Amino acid sequence: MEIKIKNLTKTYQTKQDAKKILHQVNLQVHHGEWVNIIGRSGSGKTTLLKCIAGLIPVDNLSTISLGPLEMQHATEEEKRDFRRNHIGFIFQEYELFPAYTAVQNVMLPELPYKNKEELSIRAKELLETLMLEHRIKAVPDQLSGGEKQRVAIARALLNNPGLLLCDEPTGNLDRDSRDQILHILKKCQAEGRTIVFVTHDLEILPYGDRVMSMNSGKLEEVDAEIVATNPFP
Ligand SMILES: Nc1ncnc2c1ncn2[C@@H]1O[C@H](COP(=O)(O)OP(=O)(O)OP(=O)(O)O)[C@@H](O)[C@H]1O
Repeated sequence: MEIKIKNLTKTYQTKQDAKKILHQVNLQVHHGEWVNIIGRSGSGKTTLLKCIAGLIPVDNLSTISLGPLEMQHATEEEKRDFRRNHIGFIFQEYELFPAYTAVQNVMLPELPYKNKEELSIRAKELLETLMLEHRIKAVPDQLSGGEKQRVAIARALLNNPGLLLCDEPTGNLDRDSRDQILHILKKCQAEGRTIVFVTHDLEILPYGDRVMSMNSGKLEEVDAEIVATNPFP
């Protein structure tokens, strides 16, 4: 899925004041590309992901398009449907429901919309491809961090999305689990999915095609090799 962002400005209104967090961000991500986004804590990376997903309103004159969807012309319902069908989210904290098993966690978001048996078959298939066939009945507390993140990836892939938005998905993992997750995401990219990946971990950068740096709400492309030696000048 291609992403085109032009002139994106985002201001958070609070009761006391208005905080401008993103400043005229421009970004084009090609279909099947993996773009990493780095930057200091609080610089606006998560806010950018939320804007891309249409989860929060953006300021006037900002435009974001995801494939055929022009966000500024879409209704909330159209954005919600588009998210459900075309975007997979993967977070640092996994965001699994503690009372449900792995397979139930994968199925849950789609239960209101689809046939339960078909969903269960698809969820089990995904868990198998992520080498979790022996853990489908485990609840999150019984899973390691890497296993939890693989369950979360299976959930993100349930609708076969063209775009994966990843917010520090390896931030809580040890090196081996991190590398396993990165290889899985690399495979997702090889299947034609577009990936936007927020990270503090510079060792991840070689997995992506390009690096963008967020600096106080301004986004610019940077050279991965230079970043490796001087991350946040
Ligand atoms: N709903 C909100 N209302 C007001 N301010 C907000 C809101 N959400 C985030 N902010 C502020 O926007 C700024 C950017 O936050 P954001 O979460 O996008 O940063 P980040 O680069 O992802 O940080 P981190 O790397 O720590 O996750 C921060 O100053 C934060 O306090």
